[in-house]
Amino acid sequence: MAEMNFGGVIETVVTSKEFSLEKAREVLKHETIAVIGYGIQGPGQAGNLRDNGFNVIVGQRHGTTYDKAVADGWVPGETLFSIEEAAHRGTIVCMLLSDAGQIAAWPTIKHHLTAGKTLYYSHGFAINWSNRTGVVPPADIDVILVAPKGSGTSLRTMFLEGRGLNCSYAVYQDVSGRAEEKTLAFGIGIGAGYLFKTTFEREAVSDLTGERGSLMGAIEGLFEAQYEVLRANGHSPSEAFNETVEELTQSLMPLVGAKGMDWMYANCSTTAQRGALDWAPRFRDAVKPVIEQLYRSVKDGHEAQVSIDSNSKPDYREGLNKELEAMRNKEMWRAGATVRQLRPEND
Ligand SMILES: NC(=O)c1ccc[n+]([C@@H]2O[C@H](COP(=O)([O-])OP(=O)(O)OC[C@H]3O[C@@H](n4cnc5c(N)ncnc54)[C@H](O)[C@@H]3O)[C@@H](O)[C@H]2O)c1
Ligand SMILES: CC(C)(O)[C@@H](O)C(=O)O
Ligand SMILES: [Mg+2]
Ligand SMILES: [Mg+2]
Repeated sequence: MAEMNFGGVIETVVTSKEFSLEKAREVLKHETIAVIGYGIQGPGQAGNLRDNGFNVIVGQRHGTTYDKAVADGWVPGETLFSIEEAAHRGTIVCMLLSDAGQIAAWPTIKHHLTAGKTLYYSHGFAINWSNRTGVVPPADIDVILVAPKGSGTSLRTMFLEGRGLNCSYAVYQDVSGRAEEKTLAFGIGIGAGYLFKTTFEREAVSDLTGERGSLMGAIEGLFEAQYEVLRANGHSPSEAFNETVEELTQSLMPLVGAKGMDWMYANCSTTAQRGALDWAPRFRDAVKPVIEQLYRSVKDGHEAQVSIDSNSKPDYREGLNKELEAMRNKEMWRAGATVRQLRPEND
């Protein structure tokens, strides 16, 4: 574990320097890791663990994602099973079904969580909102969490590029006395860049806030607002898209990612710097009440309930796909598709 200074606050983090892959393999050498669910996180985590030399099996219901698992080299009857069979065979049972799917599958899974096994999550959702999910783990198993801070797709691609995605980790129940060691070994195994400590509650609340806020919901809302104002004032779609999205993703955000916001500002004109420095606090003050409202809605369980209700419907996938299609068909994102085509590297 390394003590690091995060903007003046000392936190403990773990990297492969403190916890090597060899040590992780040693810690988990007698375990059968059953990855239940092969949607977004499932392929990322199962693939990275397999490539890192762990003993992994996958449990997935039949359908397109089962077929994807076969295409990815998981062998039916050897390393690919039904959800129930994988939960039975696994000693570490990884709940990587959708959060609503975990509720539906819980009655099946819980019978296979016999004494000494480990229940693993990548989200605090099921446990933190157990009054809504009905998930209460048996008292004689370890319950642990490693939550990648990004898409499972990025977890896999970054691993293949020799990079690592940051993850938080937490222990909810430590029966074996080895729960933390197993958690860290798992995190290194799935290719974490570094691991920072949290609790199931803090992970659940921060994660739902982040994705509804600046990571996804707020950013789309901001893009739409600016694009609409530019278009309403006679700017062309290409101009509005470039000034709203393309320049941000292609030119400016990579600078923020590399060396921080002041570095990006410093690489723009003094005109841009002056205006952005003046307007940033106005945006902060306008948006903060919405973020506070969002945080309350997450913390009191309302957001979790909305997700459970909507994603438990039998046709939830069709509904979500329709909403994504509507987003794709907005003028702004259709303009974006043309802009992407015009990137010389896409020739
Ligand atoms: N998507 C991400 O990149 C990401 C990132 C960090 C954490 N997480 C967490 O990881 C977990 C898995 O998320 P995901 O996005 O990979 O899941 P997902 O939405 O892609 O679903 C995974 C699989 O669950 C199956 N499923 C859904 N409902 C089911 C049901 N009722 N019965 C049986 N199977 C069912 C689907 O077939 C799908 O293949 C969640 O706890 C999520 O919050 C996800
Ligand atoms: C990738 C995200 C947004 O960080 C994750 O939290 C999710 O739910 O998919
Ligand atoms: Mg999330
Ligand atoms: Mg997240």
